[in-house]
Amino acid sequence: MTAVPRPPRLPPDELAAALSGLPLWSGDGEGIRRSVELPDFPDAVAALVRMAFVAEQLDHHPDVDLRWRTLHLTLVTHSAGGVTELDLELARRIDALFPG
Ligand SMILES: C[C@H](O)[C@H](O)[C@H]1CNC2=NC(N)=NC(=O)C2=N1
Repeated sequence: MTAVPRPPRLPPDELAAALSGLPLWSGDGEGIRRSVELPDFPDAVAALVRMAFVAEQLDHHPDVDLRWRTLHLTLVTHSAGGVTELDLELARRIDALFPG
């Protein structure tokens, strides 16, 4: 299998600029974070499944902590050791699914 090239870590100024356009997200070069609260636990599981399809499309996957009806998401490009453009793209797609 051919490895997919991963983009480099974003410089801090570019990350800060990107985060100002993603008001539901916060974080730093180690990861960007957002919580998504659903009406109940089954809806939260269903939301995670919807995200799973987006993640597979991008071949980029969120770190997820599911607590009752809230998904706590952290996006980081593990292979790059920090936040990259891929995390921003996944964040935008998650926001399109769950505008908050
Ligand atoms: C082979 C495959 O492209 C890699 O393992 C991908 C899969 N999804 C991933 N997701 C995230 N968040 N970071 C990665 O480094 C990563 N690597």
